Amino acid sequence: TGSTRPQRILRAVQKNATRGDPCSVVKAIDDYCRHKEWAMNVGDEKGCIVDSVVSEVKPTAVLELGTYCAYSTVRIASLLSPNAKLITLEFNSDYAAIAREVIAWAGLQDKIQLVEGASGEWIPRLKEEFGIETFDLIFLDHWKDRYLPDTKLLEKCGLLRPGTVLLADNVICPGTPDYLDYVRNSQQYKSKFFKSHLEYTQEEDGLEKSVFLG
Ligand SMILES: O=C(NC/C=C/[C@H]1O[C@@H](Sc2ccncc2)[C@H](O)[C@@H]1O)c1cc([N+](=O)[O-])cc(O)c1O
Ligand SMILES: [Mg+2]
Repeated sequence: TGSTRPQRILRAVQKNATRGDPCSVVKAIDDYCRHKEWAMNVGDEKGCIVDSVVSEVKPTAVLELGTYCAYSTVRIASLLSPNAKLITLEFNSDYAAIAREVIAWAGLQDKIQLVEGASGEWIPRLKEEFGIETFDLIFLDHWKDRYLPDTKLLEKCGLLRPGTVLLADNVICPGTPDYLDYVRNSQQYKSKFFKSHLEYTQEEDGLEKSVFLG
């Protein structure tokens, strides 16, 4: 029984990144996934767009849907202000275990709350369990057919406020057509597409930034 891809990514972080240095963790994952084996991290090109949105929004409450190996979790959390918090939901316990190790290596445990479970089950519990009022920024990068139902669930649970930014990965590849149609045609959102490429490839992809108008 060999290692899994997430285990190999964690090993690359432990080998090449400096403990407590989030940027070196991000770089170690990008180097490994570009040169050794592809993995579904948002990656460096789209990651720069994520960085610019985080810097513009200056969020104090962030929700990430889909942790995987915590690449975007660490990238986003490294840009947050001292009192800001990021909650990340992960369904797969093997991925969650690796993600916790990557987050620890980056020294960001105090900013990040990793919740093991499905978004559909946990979104209705976030206010009560974590004292969340509304989120300032939501990063969607989990199962592509969950983007739309989870967005509607976030609305229903009162977790969005006028100005909340939803940033969605992979709106071109693999694609999230129903979500894109919704945020681009709903009067409740102001949506903007950021053209980019699928991580570590030349394939077309992009991020959709949608501001909830209330
Ligand atoms: O499929 C993709 N992402 C799905 C990601 C899913 C992640 O989120 C949870 S699912 C979940 C469910 C419910 N709640 C929380 C997490 C999975 O356990 C995984 O950690 C993907 C695929 C490609 N690609 O090129 O094929 C590129 C990408 O950037 C991608 O993000
Ligand atoms: Mg993705």
